[in-house]
Amino acid sequence: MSTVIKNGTIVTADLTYKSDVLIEGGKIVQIGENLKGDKELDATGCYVMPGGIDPHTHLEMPFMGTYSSDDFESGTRAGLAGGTTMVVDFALPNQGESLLDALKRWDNKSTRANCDYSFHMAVTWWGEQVWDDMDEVVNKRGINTFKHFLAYKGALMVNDDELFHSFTRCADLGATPMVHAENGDVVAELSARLLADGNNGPEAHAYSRPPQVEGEATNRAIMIADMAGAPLYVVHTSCEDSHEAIRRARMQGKRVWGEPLIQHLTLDESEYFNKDWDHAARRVMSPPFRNKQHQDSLWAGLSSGSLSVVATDHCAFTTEQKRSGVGDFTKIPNGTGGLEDRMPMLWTHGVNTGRITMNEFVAVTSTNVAKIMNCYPQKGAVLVGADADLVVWDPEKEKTIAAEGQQSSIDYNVFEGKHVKGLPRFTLTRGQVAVHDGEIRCEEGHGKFVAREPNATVNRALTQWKDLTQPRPVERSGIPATGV
Ligand SMILES: NC(=O)NCCC(=O)O
Ligand SMILES: [Zn+2]
Repeated sequence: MSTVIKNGTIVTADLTYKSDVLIEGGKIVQIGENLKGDKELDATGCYVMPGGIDPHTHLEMPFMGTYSSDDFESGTRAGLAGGTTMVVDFALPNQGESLLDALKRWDNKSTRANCDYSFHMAVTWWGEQVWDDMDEVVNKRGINTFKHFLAYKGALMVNDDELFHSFTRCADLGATPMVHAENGDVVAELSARLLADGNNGPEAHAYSRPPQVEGEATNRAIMIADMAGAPLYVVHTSCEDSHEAIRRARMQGKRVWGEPLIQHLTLDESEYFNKDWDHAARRVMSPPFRNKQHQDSLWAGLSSGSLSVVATDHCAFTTEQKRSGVGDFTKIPNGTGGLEDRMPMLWTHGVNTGRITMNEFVAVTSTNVAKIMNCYPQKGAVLVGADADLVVWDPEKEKTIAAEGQQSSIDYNVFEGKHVKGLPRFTLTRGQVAVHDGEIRCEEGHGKFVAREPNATVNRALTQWKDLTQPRPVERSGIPATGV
């Protein structure tokens, strides 16, 4: 059974041209004119683009004794509804737990996925077991990225010597470390002071995590990665302070990528000053939303290339779960949703305003992610032989975002009331039509794990350079006698 997408304009990270796309066995088998297939999808007036890849989701994630409410079924369904055809989620070991045991739990959760997925592994503690497991995770389990938290003191946070050891291990294995960069010690200190002064509402969450805590931690992680000889992927870059550190590192030739979230690009800190406690608490995430100057910096980073991808960090807690922090903002579970809205919001606020081009849109939502994660061109491409993960994007289709009728299982949407123009007409996951003109036809369990090889070209180049420039003893002709 073949499918042909007809009369559309293909938009990739570097090309825009009119052509049909023929799909068979879940793959793109031909790109050309006047193609025929058993089934036809009409893309007149639409752009045919690689499906979105969200590099950062936390589906059913344990956090402060509760679990984020979207699981792999509702989360991936939400993604597909918005044009995202792959998610990269995080396996999160408990303190002292082996990485492989944690992975088993994520393997079990993900059997219900509607679209393809991959995993990053989180390093939440350090020891010989973690060091050993990392080899198997990389070389046998198809995971080449490891996330480290510099925030969440007393829970997920790792300290600098653990960071250096883990980054060094990543470098040796050809893997890429990732970092949640906020100074957890300072956040803990500021939080305690704010609470002591009677600041216990959600706005204090933002006060406790000023841009400086992010700038400092980003710069520290970049320097530690450089000393360890590893590239670095900085998750949820939210402010100029962190962006500036990334920009500077990239200009110095360091292999560093920054990932703003759609939430930080389009929502600002005023959300936390809303008089409605629920409204503010639903938007509590780390780092918090920032002011317009920081948002402008992030948009500039996307158009100039100093920031590389746009993610969601989708980690959605219900209003009921958020209410466990009434009277103490530090107990509000951190995280917001965004999977369903990332692509339409970025198109509306990026492409429709001229802040980024259509090709840059494809790069930051899909192709760059696939390249950094080392699954390109299986994913992130409109090329013969690539997986037919595609979105047929209708730039004229409009809607107003509302929790009512959304695919995500939570009871609100942080983008409620925002009008978007640019939505999927069709979303295909490995050739299967999961969204057909607004109708959701996805299939639970269709999603497959995408294994990602280590030693991507950047890792190899960096290793080669580090080998060449590593400290060596100076060869000397004569060594003075010690006098003994
Ligand atoms: N970002 C956030 O607030 N929640 C998800 C966990 C994390 O990435 O920090
Ligand atoms: Zn994080």
